[in-house]
Amino acid sequence: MHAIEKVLARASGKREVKPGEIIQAKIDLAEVNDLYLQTIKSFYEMKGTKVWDPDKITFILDHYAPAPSIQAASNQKEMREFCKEQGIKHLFDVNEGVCHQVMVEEGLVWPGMILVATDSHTTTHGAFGALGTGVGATDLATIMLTGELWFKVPEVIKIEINGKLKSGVMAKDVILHILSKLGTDAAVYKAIEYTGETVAEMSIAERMVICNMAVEMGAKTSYIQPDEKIIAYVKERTGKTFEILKTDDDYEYAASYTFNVEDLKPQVALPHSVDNGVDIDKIKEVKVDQVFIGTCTGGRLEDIEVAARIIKNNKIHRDTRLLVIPASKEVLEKAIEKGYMTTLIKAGATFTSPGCGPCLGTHQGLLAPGEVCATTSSRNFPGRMGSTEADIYLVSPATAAAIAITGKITDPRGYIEMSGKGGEA
Ligand SMILES: CC(C)[C@H](C(=O)O)[C@@H](O)C(=O)O
Ligand code: SF4
Repeated sequence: MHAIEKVLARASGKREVKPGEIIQAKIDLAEVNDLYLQTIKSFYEMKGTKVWDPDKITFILDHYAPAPSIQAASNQKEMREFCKEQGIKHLFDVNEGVCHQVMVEEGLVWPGMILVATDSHTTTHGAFGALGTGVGATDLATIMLTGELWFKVPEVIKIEINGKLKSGVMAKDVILHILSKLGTDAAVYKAIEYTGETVAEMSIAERMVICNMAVEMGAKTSYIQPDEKIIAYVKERTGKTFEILKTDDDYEYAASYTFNVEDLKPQVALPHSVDNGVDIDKIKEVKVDQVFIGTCTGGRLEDIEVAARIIKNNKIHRDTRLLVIPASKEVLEKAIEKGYMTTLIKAGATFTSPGCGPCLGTHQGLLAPGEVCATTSSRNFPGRMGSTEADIYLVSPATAAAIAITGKITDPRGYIEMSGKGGEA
């Protein structure tokens, strides 16, 4: 069996499971974000009174934080009240940060667990050997009632990544490249396992980026075999005991792909699809109105560090705005301590509190019709960050920083000597 199958087998009380089989699994953590008040409504519609286990449910107010509308404020208010009423202690209120970062920092993610959330990018937690997946409100409400959810055991695709990344090339470039080759439907209802020497060298934050964007290929979940780096990080954050499960040697993958990223150039995903990635040097001059550095794929400490190192004593181009939103309060605190925020603010960056920010197009810096944005986020569909007539280019934090200086799509190589291997998550 694959390690993911072993996780599902254990959670459903079976010795063995096979791809395609429908099982009923016990859930270790159910997570609801502030877009999903419907979860509470569905819980009551299903005649729920008391949640199955208040310690295994978490609410996080991150997508509309702080509330940009009366509706959002009211939804958040109801969520706070529900948590109080149900004895749910894990309520992460506005300013704590983006769910996929906060859960990890709070020690709520560990190898071999099953985490289900009302957010598609929950695949992020494959970086820790956890089975993370996104669902809608009624499925989540079912977990709140019973502690269980049905799964179809997914087939697993192996993506092996080899080669040392060149200076100025980051995990975001790697995943945009893979997406440009495999497309957005390469892994529909399958799991993606990342392996190979590049992955082994990647920091925790970088692994989270490639696992996060597995869902952009349709993946149900993702997986990286936990190594010492992961085990040490998790042990520091959680008192949980966990067992590292391993894939059997004779496991047969549904498909295998190998990428050599030794000579990979910085990538840019052109509007309006995440699999529109091209080498940055193929792009003719594109002027950029807004640069956004933040989110669950570009707002971690090492991302902000890279941006600060590139921007240094430069000023943001006068025709460009730079928005910086750290992925969490912890990231923000560290970025302040290390002086990165001061560097960026002195250069002219606009900074708002941790959360999803303009990634979802709801607040904190939307785009006007005809505007162009370069962003470290993960989606560039029309209307994603404001007007449907705006153009969104997906880039790495290094590329975003270089663009902020010049006001146009710019290759970050030459602006910085970086190893491509970062530090903390
Ligand atoms: C909650 C939801 C609207 C959403 C998701 O499911 O991923 C959001 O986080 C996104 O990135 O599109
Ligand atoms: S930062 Fe963006 S991609 Fe990540 S959870 Fe928030 S809205 Fe989704």
